[in-house]
Amino acid sequence: MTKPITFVTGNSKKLEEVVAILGNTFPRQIVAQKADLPELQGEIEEICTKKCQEAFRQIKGPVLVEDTCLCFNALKGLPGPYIKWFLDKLGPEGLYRMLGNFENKGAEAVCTFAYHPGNPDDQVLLFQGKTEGEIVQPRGPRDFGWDPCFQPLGYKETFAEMPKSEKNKISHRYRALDKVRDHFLKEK
Ligand SMILES: O=c1[nH]c(=O)c2ncn([C@@H]3O[C@H](COP(=O)(O)OP(=O)(O)OP(=O)(O)O)[C@@H](O)[C@H]3O)c2[nH]1
Ligand SMILES: [Mg+2]
Repeated sequence: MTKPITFVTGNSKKLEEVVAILGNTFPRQIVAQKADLPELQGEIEEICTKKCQEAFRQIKGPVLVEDTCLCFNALKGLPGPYIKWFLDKLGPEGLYRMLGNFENKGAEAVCTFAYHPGNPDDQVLLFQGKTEGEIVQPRGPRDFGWDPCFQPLGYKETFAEMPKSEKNKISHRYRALDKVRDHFLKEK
């Protein structure tokens, strides 16, 4: 029988969205495991691959991990994978203020899933989704990260102001999961 896939994350909001987005459209069983995996510095693909290999070392079976970046155009992609630490220290207001001296408030939310099929010789597969937007003065509920200061292109609401169902139709995470889903549907 096909083994379930363990989604390893320390972030319950991510897990909530993954469950909401995949609904019952996913051909494999996914179980969640809470763990704060180490993230080495580097480019996003490298960070995700290492994070996934570490998850495989711990779980010893098929694993899925995810890493989310928020990239400011004016800062040539930074904070990128380091957004968690910028957000922790500065909050959404501080992220907005960081761009105070720049006219270009453009940003990209990038979500990368990494999957290890669970055998020692297997390679890690990556699936990436991006949503373009703008960094704005924070508006909306504060229950998830930088959502209050990210306004997707073509919308008048920030991610935080939108109903969850709306965010989950256009988000970086939705677009990445669409590719993950496609991969597993083809595998069936
Ligand atoms: O407003 C948001 N909307 C989102 O859609 C979203 N996705 C992630 N994040 C935040 O961005 C950082 C990524 O860091 P990150 O990928 O390492 O996540 P994490 O450490 O929380 O969990 P994990 O690495 O255990 O899976 C963390 O601060 C997350 O809270 C988001 N904030
Ligand atoms: Mg993390």
